[in-house]
Amino acid sequence: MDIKYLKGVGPKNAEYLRSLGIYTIEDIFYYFPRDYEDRANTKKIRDLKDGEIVTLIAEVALINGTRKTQTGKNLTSIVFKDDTGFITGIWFNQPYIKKTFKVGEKVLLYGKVNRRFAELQMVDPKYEKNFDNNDENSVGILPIYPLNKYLSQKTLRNIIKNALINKRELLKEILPKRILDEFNLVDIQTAIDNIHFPKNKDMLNKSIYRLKFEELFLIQLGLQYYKKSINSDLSAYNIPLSGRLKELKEKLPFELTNAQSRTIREILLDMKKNKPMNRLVQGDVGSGKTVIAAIAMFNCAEAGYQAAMLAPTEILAEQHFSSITSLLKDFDLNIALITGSTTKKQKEKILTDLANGEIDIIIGTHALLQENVEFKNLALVVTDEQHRFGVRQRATLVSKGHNPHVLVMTATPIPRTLALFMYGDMDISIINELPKGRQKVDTYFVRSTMRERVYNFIKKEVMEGRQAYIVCPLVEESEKIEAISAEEAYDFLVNNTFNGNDKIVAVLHGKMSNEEKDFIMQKFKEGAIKVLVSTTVVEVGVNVPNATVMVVENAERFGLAQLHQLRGRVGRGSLKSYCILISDATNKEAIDRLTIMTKTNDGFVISEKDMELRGTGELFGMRQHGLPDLKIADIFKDIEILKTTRDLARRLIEDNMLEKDEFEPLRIKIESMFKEKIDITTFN
Ligand SMILES: Nc1ncnc2c1ncn2[C@@H]1O[C@H](COP(=O)(O)OP(=O)(O)OP(=O)(O)O)[C@@H](O)[C@H]1O
Repeated sequence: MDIKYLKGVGPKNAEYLRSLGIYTIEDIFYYFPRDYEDRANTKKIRDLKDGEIVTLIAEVALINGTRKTQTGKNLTSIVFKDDTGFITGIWFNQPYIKKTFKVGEKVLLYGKVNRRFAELQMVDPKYEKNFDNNDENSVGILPIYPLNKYLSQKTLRNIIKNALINKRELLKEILPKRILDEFNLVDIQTAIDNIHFPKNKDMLNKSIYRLKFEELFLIQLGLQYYKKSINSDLSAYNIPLSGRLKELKEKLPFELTNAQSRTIREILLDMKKNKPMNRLVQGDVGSGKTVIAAIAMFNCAEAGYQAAMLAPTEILAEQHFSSITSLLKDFDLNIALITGSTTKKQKEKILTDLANGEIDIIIGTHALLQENVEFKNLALVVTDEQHRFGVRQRATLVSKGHNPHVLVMTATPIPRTLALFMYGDMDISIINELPKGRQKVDTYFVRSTMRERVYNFIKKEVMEGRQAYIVCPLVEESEKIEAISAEEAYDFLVNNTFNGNDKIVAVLHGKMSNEEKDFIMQKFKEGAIKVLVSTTVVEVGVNVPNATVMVVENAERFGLAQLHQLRGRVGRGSLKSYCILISDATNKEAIDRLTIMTKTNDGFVISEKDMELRGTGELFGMRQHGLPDLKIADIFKDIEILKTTRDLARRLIEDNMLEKDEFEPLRIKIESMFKEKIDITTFN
């Protein structure tokens, strides 16, 4: 029901409420306080103790003027009294305060008490004027709402109170009684009453618990409900273990790590079932995910089915194609590559061969998603670096097969809590082990005055046969003074560091044609180019184990996850490697971020920190995944509730409980929450 139908909300307030994202009366119930002030125990001035936080009801006794302190601040003081004593309110640099009070008026003060010599003071107390002893809003545990400048706390409190009294019937319980009982949850009306105007701390806590529970539960239930409606009677390709897996393992150029073997085992077992696999493989940078994709695709092809792998960039598609071809070279499989650069003629042949089943494995970019790409029997879809793909794109590829198995690989480590949350019942494998012989990448954070020394260090490594990356942010013309562009870095290297030798240094940037980029990348891989100066084109997945130095210019412009990805381009073999972050940043957040990089090489730790700094929503685009924002729960702090609700959701879905009458309100709620079903379905 539109907020304007609430008694006492005129057109102006309705507009202000809309500016806070409150459109309906239901919204207002769910507009939760960001904090509370405990004013439950008002005290007399005589009983105040130094350091305690209290609520007082007092009268304005004396309005002193404003004076300058020794440190140059404006200090305004006002004396308040009750029938037991006096206390002075002090405000810094708010001279207008003295005009807000009138001698003799009653106010409510809330703040921390200081005893200075014989005088009691409160610095910058919160206050409420026109105070009436009977005003329930003002005594007790008071809600503090997130507000903008249009509405006062008091007005909003009154509006909410009003809604709770006059429109309570709009608050309907959606959780069935048996769930309330089983988990000891308070009913919805009690919860909403107490989240806004808590009777006491205990009721507040119970209400918070109930609302967090509801929030996380609805999301988990929604995810699983839709997954089931898609997956329930899907029969998938039942792919047996190939008799040649052992031979393949023996022919690999390295021994698999335990984590790789475990992940492969999990994948092969999934593909043997007649339910489509739905697995996320998370491996830190350089942990060796490509070989896992290769083995899964091999097993699929050996059974006579087709497998496809989707890569986010052309450079990566080519790299995967060449690594996978080389890993599987002793087996008679037809492996193809399709990208934007594939010629028309080649493409025609590929399309025909795919459609009639000649091609066993195809690796490609977005070109794979085009409508005219058809498969004979696509049974496995692998996508690399999922965050680069819109969920819809992945769905497009999946739809080219008949319930194919899906394997999603990501190098962006997602903390387990978030994975639990975002992927509902997706199975997760974690490669938490790097191949043997890898050394920690030494990471330094330096100022730009060190640039020349850093470049000389690159020269030293190049002399020893190694290679280096220098990554520069993309800079606009107008930002030139602050940031060094790739071209400038290139000029400096060629002219100063390498005394005019322009053969071994190259620039790579997004504006170049694909051929140019490929040509340079190829030369770098072969080792002819020693130093690659680039914009972030190298960010994801590039594998050149001979590279030992990664320099990031204006490093403050990159997010933590991105810096970790960039650093992951070195230290990919057994050679000692270095990452040098150059930045003149002065703001604390940027310095914190760069310092974290110097302290840890662990992608999981880094992504947790990243989330602390930036918040989960922004990092993983919750909305992009079709997930609603969280209003009250916190996926880190509320991990226990998350697990409980996830298990409950699973159980209810498995037992088809949502079909029952008592669950109908819940089902309707979920259906309205997850209107865009496609975003959920693509996780299958
Ligand atoms: N078990 C292993 N032992 C030794 N080397 C390995 C092993 N597995 C993979 N490698 C090598 O490690 C390097 C990194 O592997 P790969 O390119 O698959 O990493 P990745 O997980 O895709 O990393 P990123 O996400 O950073 O691209 C490659 O050169 C690969 O040949």
